[in-house]
Amino acid sequence: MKITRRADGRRRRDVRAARERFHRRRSRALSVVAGRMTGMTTRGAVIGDAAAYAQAVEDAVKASAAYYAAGTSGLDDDDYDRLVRSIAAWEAEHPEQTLADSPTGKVAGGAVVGDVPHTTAMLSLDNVFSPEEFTAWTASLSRRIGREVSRFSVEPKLDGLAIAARYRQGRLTQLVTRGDGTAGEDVSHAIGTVEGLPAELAEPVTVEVRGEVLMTNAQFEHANEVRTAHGGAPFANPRNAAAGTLRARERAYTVPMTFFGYGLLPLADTDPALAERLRESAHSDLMAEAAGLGVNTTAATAVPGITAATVEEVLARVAETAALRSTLPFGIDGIVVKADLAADQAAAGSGSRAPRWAIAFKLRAVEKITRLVAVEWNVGRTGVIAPRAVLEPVEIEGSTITYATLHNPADITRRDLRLGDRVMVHRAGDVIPRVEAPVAHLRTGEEQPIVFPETCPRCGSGIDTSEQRWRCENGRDCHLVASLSYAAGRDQLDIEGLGHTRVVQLVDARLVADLADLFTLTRDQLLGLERMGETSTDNLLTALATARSQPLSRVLCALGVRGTGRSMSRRIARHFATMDHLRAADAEAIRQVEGIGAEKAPSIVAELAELAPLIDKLVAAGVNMTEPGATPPLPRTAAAADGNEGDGTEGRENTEGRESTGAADAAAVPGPLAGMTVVVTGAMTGALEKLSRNQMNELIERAGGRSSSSVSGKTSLVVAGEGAGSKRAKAEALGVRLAAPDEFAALVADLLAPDAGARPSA
Ligand SMILES: NC(=O)c1ccc[n+]([C@@H]2O[C@H](COP(=O)([O-])OP(=O)(O)OC[C@H]3O[C@@H](n4cnc5c(N)ncnc54)[C@H](O)[C@@H]3O)[C@@H](O)[C@H]2O)c1
Ligand SMILES: [Zn+2]
Repeated sequence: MKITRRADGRRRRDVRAARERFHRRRSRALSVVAGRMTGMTTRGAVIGDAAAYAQAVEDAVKASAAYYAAGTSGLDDDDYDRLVRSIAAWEAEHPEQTLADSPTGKVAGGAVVGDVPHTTAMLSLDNVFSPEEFTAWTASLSRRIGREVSRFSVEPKLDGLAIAARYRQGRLTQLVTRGDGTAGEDVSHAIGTVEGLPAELAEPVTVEVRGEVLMTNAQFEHANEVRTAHGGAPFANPRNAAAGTLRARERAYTVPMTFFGYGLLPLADTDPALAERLRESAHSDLMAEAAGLGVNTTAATAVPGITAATVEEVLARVAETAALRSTLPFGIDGIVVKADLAADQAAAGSGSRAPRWAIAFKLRAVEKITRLVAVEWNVGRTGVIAPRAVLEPVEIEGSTITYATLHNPADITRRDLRLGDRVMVHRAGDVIPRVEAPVAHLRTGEEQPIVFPETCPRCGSGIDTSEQRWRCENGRDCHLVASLSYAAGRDQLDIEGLGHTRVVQLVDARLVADLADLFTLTRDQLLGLERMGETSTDNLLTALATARSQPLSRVLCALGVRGTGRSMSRRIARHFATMDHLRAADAEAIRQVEGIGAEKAPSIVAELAELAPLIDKLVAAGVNMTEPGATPPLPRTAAAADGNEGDGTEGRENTEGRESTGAADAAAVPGPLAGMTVVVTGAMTGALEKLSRNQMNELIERAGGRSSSSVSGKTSLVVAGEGAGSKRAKAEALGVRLAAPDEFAALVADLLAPDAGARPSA
């Protein structure tokens, strides 16, 4: 019945599998903590029996203790709040079974103690989550005090931890945490590290200033930098960082924090007249007085405390504050609304956990704990190689988050992130979600290091790591290098001597800016390059000349039209026979090609339109744009009259069963393999020895057959070379005809003549 999700100890290479596991785990957890965020309302949850209740209490106390101590709970606030609501719901139904250590009704859930007594109880706040709940709260407050509340004060709810700062004769003498509300812990060692809490007030008064200690975003970044530089684990978020830092006694370093005051009250030895004035002052007046004494308050922020006369005004301010939240340099998790007048506060009184005259209007959580599943490295337009976290999906502020920014490799190192880590993810407003830090104590030992790329993931060149943001050494040309290298590859234009290094050289020398530029390279230009002698230059020029007459299918493939790989490029080329016919085709015409569905067709049309200038340039450079042996399709009406099932999709989408190819295709390639589906497996020998699998497939198609990679009942022939395994076995089992490489070579001998592939055979 544990709420804590445990790592299942497996490496998560497969994002989808991880997500599925997550959903299973998630639903298990929610069977106990069934509360759900709907709009801004956290509903209660259902605990089934006394054992589940006891477990829930134990989990909550444990989480609370971790949260307030080191600031490292395994639960995020949403999960914790749901848990406590489920506990409260059970207790309402079974008051006689309420356990003594239940967190309900207690400051800090009863998980914190202290030995420095507070003069006035230092309480928590009750919550509302919606305008309706807020309106209901004001109504009950009015009923309680017997009159309407004439003035509210409205302030941001700062997301740090409460502290009492005691000043005697104007000097800061003691800092005390909230503790259990009646007594706190002395943290005076932190005096001097908290900005906004002056060592001396403007007047020599004896007072207690209460407020929130937090880290601004900048302070948090700084603290984590310093901390990791000292070998410590980074804090998960600013709140944790403030909590951990405030309580740490002996550290080799100090990191600054910030204080915002929201209370001013007398101490036991305060001058009686001042004490009485403070007790009788409105909250808003006390805040002005605190600011006058030199204490930092929200007055100096973009969301200063204000007073409001009506519920509507309060709600307007709540909305305003919520809208500004993501732009603030510090975290807030809600808006605190207080009855401003001392008389109203006194009449309302306080409960054991919270005052009745104040309420926290909670905003939706912007931080959730989830799992880091993988890290992707994406090369941007400028060649910057940026890591991106792939997360188990998590809902924050109503959006499902699956990716988050990781900034740069140094940042990953600094945060000591590992694959499989539970991480705190932050997303406020429209800001790109970011991974804060791993929740280190939730580690199982199964986490894996994040592997940094050694070469550019797009083009394979070196990486410039001299700056925090890594960059492909090719910078903006990265994309060009990758696409040219691909185009020159064996299965595309097969340009011998134009390897990756050579491409980089050409791009660096600004000799080529696109694929077509390759074909206009001159001998002098090439000779001018380093390590390019006469022989290599001539060889490259020859290879380029040969490449010019590659079949259309390979040109198409070299262009890298999205959604069309090698075999699809061949099918398209075979179907349209010429680039002109292909370019004249609309989506409907392209759908006639086997394997191209309704989705792909328009995108191919669009891609071709985009590539038009490059294609024109290639044509101008003399690059072949026809497919040897293929004839263009008949006009569509004629094909239909032929009784061709041109509109049926079944045969087309299924690469195995081509019962109804276009009439043009069938007529175009009579060949020795006409109508046959051929699978090649094992190592080719003899005349076929030098052919790659792709070239074998091309050969099959030139011979009128269709190539396939898997054996089925529809396979007509399996060419089985040395080392053929399961495919041969399957062919034998299905009674499919088998041929050795030599037999097959004899079958297609006419097409094996040197250069047969590069020249139209008709
Ligand atoms: N993740 C966990 O495991 C875990 C465990 C325990 C508690 N929590 C979280 O802590 C919260 C409860 O903590 P809490 O008891 O400190 O209460 P709280 O943070 O919800 O509200 C009370 C506190 O608000 C702060 N505050 C900020 N601005 C204020 C202002 N203008 N006026 C008055 N007070 C202001 C004060 O510190 C005050 O003590 C819940 O949101 C809960 O989710 C989380
Ligand atoms: Zn690159």
